[in-house]
Amino acid sequence: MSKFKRNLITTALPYANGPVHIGHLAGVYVPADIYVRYLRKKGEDVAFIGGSDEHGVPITIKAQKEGVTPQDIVDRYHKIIKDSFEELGISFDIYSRTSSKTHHELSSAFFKKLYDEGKFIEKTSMQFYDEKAGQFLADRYIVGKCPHCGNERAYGDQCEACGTSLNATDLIDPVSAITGNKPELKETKHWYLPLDQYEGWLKEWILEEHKEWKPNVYGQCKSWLDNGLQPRAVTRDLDWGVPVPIEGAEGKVLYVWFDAPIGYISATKDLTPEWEKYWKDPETRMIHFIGKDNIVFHCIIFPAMLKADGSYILPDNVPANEFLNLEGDKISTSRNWAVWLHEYLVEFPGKQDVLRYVLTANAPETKDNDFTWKDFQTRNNSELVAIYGNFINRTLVLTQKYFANRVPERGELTDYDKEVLAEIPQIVERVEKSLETFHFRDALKEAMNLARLGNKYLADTEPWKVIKTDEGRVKTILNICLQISANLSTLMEPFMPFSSQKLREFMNIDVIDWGKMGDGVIPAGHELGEAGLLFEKIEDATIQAQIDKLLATKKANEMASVKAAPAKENIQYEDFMKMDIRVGTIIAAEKVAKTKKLMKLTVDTGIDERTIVSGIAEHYTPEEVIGRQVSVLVNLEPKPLKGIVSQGMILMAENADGTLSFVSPDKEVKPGSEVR
Ligand SMILES: Nc1ncnc2c1ncn2[C@@H]1O[C@H](COP(=O)(O)OP(=O)(O)OP(=O)(O)O)[C@@H](O)[C@H]1O
Ligand SMILES: [Zn+2]
Repeated sequence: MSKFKRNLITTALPYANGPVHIGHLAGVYVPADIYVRYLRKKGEDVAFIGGSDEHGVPITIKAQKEGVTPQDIVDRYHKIIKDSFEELGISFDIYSRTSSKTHHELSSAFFKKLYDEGKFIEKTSMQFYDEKAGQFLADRYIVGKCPHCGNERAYGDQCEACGTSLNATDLIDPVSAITGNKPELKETKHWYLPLDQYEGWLKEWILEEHKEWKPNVYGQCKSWLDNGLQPRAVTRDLDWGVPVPIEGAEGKVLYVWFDAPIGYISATKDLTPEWEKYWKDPETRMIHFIGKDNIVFHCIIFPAMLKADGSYILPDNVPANEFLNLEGDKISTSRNWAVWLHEYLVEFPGKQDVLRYVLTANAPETKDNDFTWKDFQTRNNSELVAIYGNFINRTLVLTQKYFANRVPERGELTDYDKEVLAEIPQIVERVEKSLETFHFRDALKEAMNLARLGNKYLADTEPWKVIKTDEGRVKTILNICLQISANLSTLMEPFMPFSSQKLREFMNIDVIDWGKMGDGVIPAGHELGEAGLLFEKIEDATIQAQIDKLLATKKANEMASVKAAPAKENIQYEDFMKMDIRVGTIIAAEKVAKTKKLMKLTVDTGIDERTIVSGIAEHYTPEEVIGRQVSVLVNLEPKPLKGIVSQGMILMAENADGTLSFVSPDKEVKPGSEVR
């Protein structure tokens, strides 16, 4: 870090077609915030940049579906995302948006400069056009079958099932996502960044000069570079985005992945008039925090754009994370399979740090990881509450009880005391080392070791017993515990800023400088504040409610994905008329003994009173059905079922989830009325 004067920390711009979920947080925003808070504590100059990515096809599609404008969509989600980040303590210096005036001007000028300098190639090609909609079908406007995995709903730019990036013309049987029509190919002109020309330079810069990048990032770059780079179109035929600022490009906008990373620059420009210092001075260290699907854009395409311009610095590191899954399934905005940050903040008020803790302790740093609510509960109850919270609580309560809430004077130190105190700077050092190499899980684990150390020290020294015989010794013990507690308030701050603030209030202390951590941070005689609980136990019922919510989503998704069974072959009217269907009234009902599904019904069919055995016992109780009018096939050949002869069949509608419901007349009719 030493050769740099300042830090420019960017986070992937969340796409403004939905709120932020725990995957985004674990992959990008929580680690970035930890890193930034740490740098600030070390006294570094930092600009922490965020903002919403507000262009691109998914936003226009969503707007069309809802019958609103794309601007309405991005306004809605920009606000939800910005507010929820703030409440979680993601401490951006600016949270901007790519629909801003600054961004339109800057990204437009960026393109124009490269265009004027001849850095693009111009190409006409055949692209899909929807005659009925009167527009070209860029990216997600076109869907079809993936040539790699057979997924029927692959998009024109990517198959989400197998992750392959595609060209629209690769799709099998493509259709327009707007009208469902079969599109035609039509000629259109676009500008391409000739990535192939940057290949040699990129190989040198990444594969030789940045061997220290995380293996997952380095590996993905290497595979892209080894496969050879192709010119990449940086414009699209769309009307939502930054217009292409040259003649003959009417109706075209910049490709969303061309303008989005420039959003980091325009956000910095909105933050400070000295933005060029952050972007153009080689003494700035730039770090991009992103998830794995953004690696190619931040390690290859954006650097090539910056290089083409020539006046910008390049990232020093891109510590991309792998993906977080939820209860065994890929998190998905469109399938609503997510824990949404804005909902969490309402459902778990005051528990921001619990989420920050769990997402860091379980971060997908080297491989995809799974978030489960059970793990969330366990980490809260047996780590935050039982270790950190418990240590703080015992220390503060005992000090209040024995020493009138004042830090007691220390006596002579035992070897054990000295060892424990000597551990503090060592733990701090290990935390620093992990943070500086983007190992946030290890850093948090190490920070928790300080709380573990305190807990163990208390358990070993047992001040609650010693107090009966040696008050002087207890003074020393609690003095040491209070030193550890005060250190924890600083060491934990990058990870869990809210509880650190709370702890400082409990102890009535100011922020302790990062560099001052160690023994002697809190003087004897200092009066503590009013103690409370740092963390609270989370009950089973709370967790079950969250699990139930996910189960409901799963069920809704299953229902939505079920297609109606295909139509049967045609029959003649006479075939239909052979069936004698009547309205009957159920007059008695009981479950058939030793079966789960069967119910024995007595039905008044208008013709007679008869017994019918029906497989409805899992869907209705006998009490519920008595008195109901139902449709009965009365001329079905009688058949014994579990020793009872069933004389006919009750018609049931079977829902996609397998539940059954009666087909009943919508007003009462006389039993025996014919159904046809
Ligand atoms: N499940 C996840 N785990 C880790 N990182 C993620 C996850 N989902 C998204 N990210 C990262 O969060 C950042 C912002 O994501 P973006 O808004 O582009 O959403 P996305 O990838 O389209 O997600 P979704 O499809 O769930 O909306 C990106 O860098 C992305 O890689
Ligand atoms: Zn596929």
